[in-house]
Amino acid sequence: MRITEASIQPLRLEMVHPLKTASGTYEAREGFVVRLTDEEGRVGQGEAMPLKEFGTESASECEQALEEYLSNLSTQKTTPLPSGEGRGEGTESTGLNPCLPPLPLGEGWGEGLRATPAARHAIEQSLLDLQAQRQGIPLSELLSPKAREEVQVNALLGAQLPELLAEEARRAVAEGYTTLKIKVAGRPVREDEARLSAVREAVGPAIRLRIDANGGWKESEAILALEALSGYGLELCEQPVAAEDAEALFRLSNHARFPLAADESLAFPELRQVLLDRPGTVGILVLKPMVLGGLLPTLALAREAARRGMDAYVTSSLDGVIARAGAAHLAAALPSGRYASGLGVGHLFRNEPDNHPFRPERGRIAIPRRPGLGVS
Ligand SMILES: O=C(O)CCC(=O)c1ccccc1C(=O)O
Ligand SMILES: [Mg+2]
Repeated sequence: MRITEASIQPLRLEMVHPLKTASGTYEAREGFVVRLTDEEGRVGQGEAMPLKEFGTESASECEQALEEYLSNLSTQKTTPLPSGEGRGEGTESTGLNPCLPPLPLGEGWGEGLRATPAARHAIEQSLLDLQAQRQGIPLSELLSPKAREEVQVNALLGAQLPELLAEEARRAVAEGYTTLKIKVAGRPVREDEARLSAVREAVGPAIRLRIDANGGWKESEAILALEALSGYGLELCEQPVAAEDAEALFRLSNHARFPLAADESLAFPELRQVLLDRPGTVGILVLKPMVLGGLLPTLALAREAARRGMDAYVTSSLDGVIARAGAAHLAAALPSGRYASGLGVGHLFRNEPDNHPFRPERGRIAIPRRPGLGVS
């Protein structure tokens, strides 16, 4: 594959309402769209939407890394595969669909972009989009021959007050969502209890409710909160305590009466290994491809987790359509589809394009059967 043209376009996503989490309030997101054109005129797209508080580079560091990488593209050894290559080498190292010709992303690709995961995500995604188009298959199938054709998606509820939150939950369920996610912590536990109680009351027992504390509890608070909230039939809690405190996460898992999931902790490579080495404690990983440096490293982590008996699901990091599209293809290719993906965030953005194929319908995204990413 030869790249004949490359562009970087800034992308700013304004939130309709500021989204409050225990780790901060989001009002707008700033990132970039990368477009690569191959010698036959196909265009591959990738998005970088850095989230510094989750361990990625800043927007300016990201832009610099993208510019540097793309300006060197003609001399890189990253995309030189001529079309019509034989099968075999190259696929094993990336763990991709073994029936396919090797990717232009051989072993060691992207090492130079390790410190800038969002930039790495964008470039890798645009190359994967091109490669899947060249092979005439959806990106999900490039990632796994066993990819599912649709993914379940959770609704992310943003309201603070119990009555408003219950109303939002009712609306999401009426739209067809069966998994709802609620941000907790950063307020007295009894307030979160009132919020969850109102939601459970509103939606009934069959809807899955997951909570996300974004590391906002101290261990002692988390013990009390998880106990107080255990009567509401919760599916799981993301990141109850600070990202760095893997030991507290282990101790809490032994206490908690419902599963805990690690999210922010996965931004630390050494903690990823610690969590993988002690499966059965935190049984679920929340995978953000933007934070983990791309779709391929994220898939590799999910496969490693599955080998150790852990489950995993994909979420966006409040990304634009292109990154969410990539994440949806990835979610379809994960070893397990048991947990809904966190990709239902489009309605939170003011400038969300309408009518793109990755808008969830009745709580699910049907992966487009078109070659590549499927975003025009
Ligand atoms: O999971 C979702 O529904 C949306 C993703 C989400 O909640 C999120 C978005 C940006 C930053 C952090 C998080 C998070 O899961 O903690
Ligand atoms: Mg989370």
